[in-house]
Amino acid sequence: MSPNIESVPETAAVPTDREMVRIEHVTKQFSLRHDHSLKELVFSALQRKKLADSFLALEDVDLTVNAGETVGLIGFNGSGKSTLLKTVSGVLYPDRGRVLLRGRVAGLIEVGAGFHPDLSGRENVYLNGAILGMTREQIDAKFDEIVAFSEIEEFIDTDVKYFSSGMFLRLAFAVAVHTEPDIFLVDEILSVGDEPFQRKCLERIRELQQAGRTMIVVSHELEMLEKLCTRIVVLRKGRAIFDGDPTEAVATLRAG
Ligand SMILES: Nc1ncnc2c1ncn2[C@@H]1O[C@H](COP(=O)(O)OP(=O)(O)OP(=O)(O)O)[C@@H](O)[C@H]1O
Repeated sequence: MSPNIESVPETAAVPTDREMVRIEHVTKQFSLRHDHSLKELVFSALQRKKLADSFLALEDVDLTVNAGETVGLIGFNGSGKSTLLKTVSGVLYPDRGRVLLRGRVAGLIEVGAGFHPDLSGRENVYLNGAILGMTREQIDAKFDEIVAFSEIEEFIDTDVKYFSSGMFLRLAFAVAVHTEPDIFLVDEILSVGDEPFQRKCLERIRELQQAGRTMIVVSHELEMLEKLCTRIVVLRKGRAIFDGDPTEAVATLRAG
């Protein structure tokens, strides 16, 4: 069950007319590497059909996110949500089109990305903070706050390879929210943490929202997103098929 949250505030702290993210005609294709069975090869040869060796994960996606907006990305499994978020974060480059950003992007794209298993929680806070653009002094100043937010004080000097997935998420989320990015990207924060931590993450997201931060959030928790977001984009098979009112977006997805 998803924790209850209030609906998005009527007025955001920052006017929403300044573009922070512009995704222009983004297309992303992946190569498929598979070992075809002899049967598949024989059939494809007999039918003179070539077996697919690439997959279009995103197709001509156009999307703008303004300052102070919280934009949700929803869609069924494999519709391209994480791929789109990764093109915004710079983890993936589009094959066609481009992504323009104003300011620094950070967030939780893949839990644990940028964490090293053989380093302790403490060392990983410094490593991850540096990857997200913080100086050592900035991390020093925020360190206690980050650890307190994560609530894993006892384990902070343990190697993260011994962390449970929830502990990993806690520390990763704590570092990410304390880097104060201009554009905050969040992919499925609610899938790993327990309910009290989910509630805490949502509270933090609402604080960032009220401070006028810009966010893109991916989740399958449709009711939570409907309340949290100012706008929702629906992806279907790599295409943006709806962009607008959250309630209508959820209805569009549910209608199939
Ligand atoms: N590195 C990769 N190599 C090959 N295919 C990939 C790669 N990353 C993603 N894909 C494929 O691209 C498609 C879109 O994946 P993506 O993770 O963006 O979907 P999603 O909407 O986030 O799905 P989910 O709801 O399951 O998390 C999927 O079919 C996936 O298998």
